[in-house]
Amino acid sequence: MTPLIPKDLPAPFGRYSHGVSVPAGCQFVMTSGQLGVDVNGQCAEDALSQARQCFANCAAILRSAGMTALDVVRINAFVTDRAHMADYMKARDEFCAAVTDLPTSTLVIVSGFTRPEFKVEVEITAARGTG
Ligand SMILES: C=C(N)C(=O)O
Repeated sequence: MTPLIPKDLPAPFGRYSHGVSVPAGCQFVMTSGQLGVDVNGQCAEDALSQARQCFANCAAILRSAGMTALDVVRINAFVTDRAHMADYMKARDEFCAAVTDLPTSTLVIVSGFTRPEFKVEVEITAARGTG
């Protein structure tokens, strides 16, 4: 994966790339939107804990395909309030801490999710060479 950060665009607002180029022949993994719910069905109240759980769930899905955060090419995230953005970004930066070729990232404020207590949802696309 090659990050695309053209010099004639403003710098990204955070630790992400404006675009990425994925070579032909890669295996792709797409997650569904992950909520802040753990394996026991527990959901923390605060947005930071929920965001961390969303990324932990995505990481578990990637692991099941032999992938890690290093293989992530795209992150789409949704929060229910502008006030949750900083917490979400902190969790994203933790998830991507070891990543140097940063994925693309989209962050959107939405009116809600499947249960009223949910504040964050994250979906990931990952790709890695099959050779
Ligand atoms: C501004 C963004 N695209 C982000 O944080 O994902």
